[in-house]
Amino acid sequence: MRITDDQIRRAPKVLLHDHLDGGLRPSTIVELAAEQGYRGLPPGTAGDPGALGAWFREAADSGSLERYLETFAHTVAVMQTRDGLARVACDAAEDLAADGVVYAEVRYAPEQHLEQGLTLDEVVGAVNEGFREGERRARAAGSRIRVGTLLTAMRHAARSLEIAELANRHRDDGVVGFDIAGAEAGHPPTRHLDAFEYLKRENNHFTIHAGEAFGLPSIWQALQWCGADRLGHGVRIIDDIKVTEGREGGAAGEGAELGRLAAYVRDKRIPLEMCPTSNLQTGAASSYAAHPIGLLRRLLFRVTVNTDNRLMSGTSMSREFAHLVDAFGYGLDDMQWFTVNAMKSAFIPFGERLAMINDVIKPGYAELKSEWLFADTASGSSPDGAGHRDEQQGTA
Ligand SMILES: O=c1[nH]cnc2c1ncn2[C@@H]1O[C@H](CO)[C@@H](O)[C@H]1O
Ligand SMILES: [Zn+2]
Repeated sequence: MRITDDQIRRAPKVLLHDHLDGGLRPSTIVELAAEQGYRGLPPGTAGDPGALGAWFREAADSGSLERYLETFAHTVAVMQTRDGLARVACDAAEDLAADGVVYAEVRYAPEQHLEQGLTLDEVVGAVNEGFREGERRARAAGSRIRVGTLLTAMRHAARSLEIAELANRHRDDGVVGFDIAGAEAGHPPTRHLDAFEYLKRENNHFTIHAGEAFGLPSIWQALQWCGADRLGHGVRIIDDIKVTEGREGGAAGEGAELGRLAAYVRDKRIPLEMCPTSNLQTGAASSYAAHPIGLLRRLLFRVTVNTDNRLMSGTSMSREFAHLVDAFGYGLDDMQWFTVNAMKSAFIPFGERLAMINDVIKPGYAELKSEWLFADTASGSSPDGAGHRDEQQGTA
């Protein structure tokens, strides 16, 4: 039996790849645009959150990363003030918590929020304040979430060292790492080596968007030249994997031949931040069923499930999991495996990651997995729960 959408939502989830400026509520954009006098929203959407949400999903559904990124002009436009930034961050924490996310790393590019005179440090302060408020509101509403941020530098720009220094300055104040994003083709990560080398000298953490719109060379550079701790997307790693038999898999991944780079990624347990719906929209994958995450999970790469941009993709962590459940028949054990992978790969201290895994994630899944024991026997449904138990088998 398929796990239910309600179980998926209640299951504890961990999110490592989510853009703050890609996750606004359409209603918040409409309100902030009216408050701030922003007149640039697409025709017919300024007073209509439903139409605006649909516009983002359609405009982002272009098959090209460059076109997809153009839609961010409208979200970034209303994130130029302290209040705007704090409001968006607060909403994000509440929305993620309501969706069952217990830990999230949300990223944004401070350099894109300076148009109305805020300094880089003020931008970080406003976002942090919003997240703390959102965490409080979530707690008041009965759910628990912790949010850390990643500061992104735009790969076509030249401020990466400055943003890396900003991330380092705020590392004890909610910023847990650094990222590079933006159009991939023509903007290799090696242009930002000084930023990465600085962060390594500071013993700090970073991830790099790589292997999304551009192939293996981008992944190779991100890992071997830049030293990334994780890969944003990394889907093109499948270009270095050859399926040799009908059925690949097994603990060591028999039935597939890994090239040197793919073997390195798996051997070193490099976390892959996969974002299935986003990849369908930008053309990095053709369908959920054909998404490389299925193969990579079977080959036991350190794969994680993420949203990327909840607004542009009209998605949530629960929706991403629901698509994967439908495409690959995943159950709660698979969800737990992805979630533990993500928590192991987070940028917060080891002790906190471990406590999250042992005291929040595992008990949460244990609770869900035991529900069949208490199923309503009076309704005539079988109390032995055989169908459910079958699903629970396999490794976590
Ligand atoms: O999937 C993606 N690939 C590359 N860049 C992205 C993606 N999603 C968002 N951004 C870029 O990251 C900036 C900071 O959050 C966004 O403004 C957008 O330009
Ligand atoms: Zn991204």
